[in-house]
Amino acid sequence: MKAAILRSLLRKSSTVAPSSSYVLRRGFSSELAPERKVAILGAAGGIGQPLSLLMKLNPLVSKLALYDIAGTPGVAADVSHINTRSEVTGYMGDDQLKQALEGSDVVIIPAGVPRKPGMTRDDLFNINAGIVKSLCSAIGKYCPNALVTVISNPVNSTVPIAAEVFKGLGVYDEKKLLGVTTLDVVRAKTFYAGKAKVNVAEVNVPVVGGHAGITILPLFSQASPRANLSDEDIKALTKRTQDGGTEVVEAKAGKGSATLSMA
Ligand SMILES: NC(=O)c1ccc[n+]([C@@H]2O[C@H](COP(=O)([O-])OP(=O)(O)OC[C@H]3O[C@@H](n4cnc5c(N)ncnc54)[C@H](O)[C@@H]3O)[C@@H](O)[C@H]2O)c1
Ligand SMILES: O=C(O)C[C@H](O)C(=O)O
Repeated sequence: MKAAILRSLLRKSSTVAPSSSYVLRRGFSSELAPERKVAILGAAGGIGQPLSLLMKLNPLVSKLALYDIAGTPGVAADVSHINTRSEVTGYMGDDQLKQALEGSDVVIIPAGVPRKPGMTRDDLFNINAGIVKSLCSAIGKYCPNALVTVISNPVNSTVPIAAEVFKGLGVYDEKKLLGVTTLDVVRAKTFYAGKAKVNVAEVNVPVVGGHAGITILPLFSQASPRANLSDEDIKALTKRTQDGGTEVVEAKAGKGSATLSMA
């Protein structure tokens, strides 16, 4: 997940005055920093580890709960040595999930199985739907007001599953449940900048739709700065953005999917 997006989400859920937020953003002081607990479920995985690092570097986080079914003590020990203000705790296994979640303001879910070459994201459904369902049942019970972001694929299905779980528990808030698809925007910007030969730092490309194949819709006609690209160029850029995940899965040759561009 892009750190900037999470920073903005954390800021939105913050109760500090705008002037205090500004002070925080500039990192001049931590005295006015809000108390915010973030829980990462699947923290020891390929995405979970760099994500834990980013959250530890985020000055808006005061407590960081790292949960996984295996490997969290090591990740928590490692991340906890970073000299930022948040207090890091590792939790492992079902019986520690309640503690990991209680008091959380934001829950990020990268728990689940990644693709191997030749698979589609939908092929992950049988395993990951069950994981997301059980984690969301616990979220609905132990931190029903948290903002929940789902990374586990297929995002097009895991988000509706999460919504149904929360509806069943009577805690659904459409403004507090998000599927993480920032990677499509990141890819669209990078590929557009390369083709249009413009500074990537200045590029903006809106992407709408979902997070699988043709449901990913980069709107290159709305991209800025404007470039004189042919219809063929736009088609090729669209296809490369839609197939970006597969490009990484194939390049990693069985060792998982995107974990770094992701962060
Ligand atoms: N939305 C996106 O943009 C995006 C990008 C990349 C990957 N993904 C998806 O994210 C998921 C994770 O990818 P990864 O590369 O980190 O995989 P990974 O296998 O490296 O890590 C997954 C972690 O989840 C943990 N886990 C499994 N079941 C769990 C449970 N019930 N509770 C808590 N933790 C559990 C595993 O122990 C492991 O540490 C995959 O489904 C992948 O397809 C999504
Ligand atoms: O493609 C995948 O399986 C992982 C992720 O959704 C991605 O877009 O890289």
